[in-house]
Amino acid sequence: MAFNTGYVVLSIFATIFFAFKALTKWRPSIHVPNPLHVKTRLNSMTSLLPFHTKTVDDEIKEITALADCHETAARLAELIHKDGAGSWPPRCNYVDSSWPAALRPYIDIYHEMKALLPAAKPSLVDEENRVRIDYFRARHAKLLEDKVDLEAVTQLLKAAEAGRWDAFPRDVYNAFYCCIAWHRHAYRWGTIPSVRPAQLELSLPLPAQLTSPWTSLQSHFGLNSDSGNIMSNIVLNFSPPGIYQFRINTGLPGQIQTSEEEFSRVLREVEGGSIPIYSAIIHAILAYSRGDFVSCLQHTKQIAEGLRPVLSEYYDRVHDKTIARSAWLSHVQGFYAWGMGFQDEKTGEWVKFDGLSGNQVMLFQAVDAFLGLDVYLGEAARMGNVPRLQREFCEAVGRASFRERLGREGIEGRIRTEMAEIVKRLRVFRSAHRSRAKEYLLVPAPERLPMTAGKSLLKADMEESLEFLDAFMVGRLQQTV
Ligand code: HEM
Repeated sequence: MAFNTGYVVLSIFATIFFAFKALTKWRPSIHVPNPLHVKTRLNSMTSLLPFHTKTVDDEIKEITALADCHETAARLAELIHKDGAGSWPPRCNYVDSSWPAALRPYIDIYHEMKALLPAAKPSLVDEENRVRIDYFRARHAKLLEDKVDLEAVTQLLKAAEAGRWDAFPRDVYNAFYCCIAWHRHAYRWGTIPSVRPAQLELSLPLPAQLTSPWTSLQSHFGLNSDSGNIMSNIVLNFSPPGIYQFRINTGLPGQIQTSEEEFSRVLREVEGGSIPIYSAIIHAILAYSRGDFVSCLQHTKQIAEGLRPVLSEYYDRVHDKTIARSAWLSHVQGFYAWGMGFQDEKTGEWVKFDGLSGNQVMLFQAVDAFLGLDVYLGEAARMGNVPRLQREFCEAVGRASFRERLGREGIEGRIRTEMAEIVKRLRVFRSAHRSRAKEYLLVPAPERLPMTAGKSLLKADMEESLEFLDAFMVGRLQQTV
């Protein structure tokens, strides 16, 4: 922990507080009925701000002010400042006129291609689907070749790599990342629903206008997958007032379109609404490290309480009425898969990339780390799909996890109880998710082979595949203790 002005101020507050406590009979109440309505938070630099009036901006200012006090705050502040373009969920700028001219053709081409991608009812004849995919890809490639000045795009990306964010503002950079991710997934599938001939492709050369920017963007975010991820394709796919941008199912019936949009919205709201939880994690860790267990208890309670509204986004929307089961598997999930790779020239091994999965959402990784649980994702999946600054934040939280060191009695015992409450909420989510996921995955999709976006092609039969998928979910449920 760095020693600095912020920390000195905190220490002075702490000393005054404990001196007051020692000189008087007064003890802070730890029977707080609802920590989200605590009027003042003890021992925090902005403790005079009522918690319930805090805006995301207040939270971010507070996290930034704590950056010198603990590496968890430093990592989160860096994540928000850089990848978030100063906010969370990250800011994205979709105003065409503020995009540098060299990038605008990508938006124009999206508008030209978007209606060609989806099919209301996919053909079950492989040859017909092959023709459709080839036509889409040929037209897409031609437009990219004709309209994109790759040299100018490269110069802009180089400016960003050199830190010249005046030439390529971060909020535009984020929007561009999402735009390229859309183009790549559209090109990868050529038609949505994803169909067998595309699923059976092991690798696919993509046009240079989609590979060269992607390499640069992925390197910037510290990722190595050919596929997009939850940030690139979903969380960033909204303009600041929450307007959904790049669509998969343009022109298809309303229910398909709203199912697609609502699915994205759940993931965006879960991640976007998690700042108070991240902030409480940092405060709990800070309080524990300075031995202030009363404050640590309050902040741990806030994590448990904070999970309720955030997870409600999932409970309230991931059901047939909002995200139609008849639409999701074929029209939504297929687009987010990747399931291809390349042969490594050195080792001769086949490297394959899966696509998007809710397992990439940072909230779950951060809370698991706070509880001291093992990391869910394997190394390759993390390096491919979880941006570096998110990995670093969660790793810092994991290093600071103090659950194992807590005593069993007194306030420490009560912190343990609050942690058990967090575990309980995660377990409820995980078992609900297990049964809801099955309902979505069991819908027939005769145009394709069994596949999830997050785990690519599965066993030939969906029942068998479900057993394989269920093993991940049951395993995680059992580890959540
Ligand atoms: C209906 C849509 C969904 C289906 C069918 C589904 C399916 C699955 C499956 C099969 C797994 C286990 C394999 C893997 O790790 O990829 C999984 C994991 C996971 N999913 Fe989903 N998912 C859906 C939506 C979501 C949403 C909206 C969220 C978050 C808000 C989410 C969060 C997670 C998490 C955190 C994991 C990792 C395991 C765990 O922590 O329990 N999923 N999902």
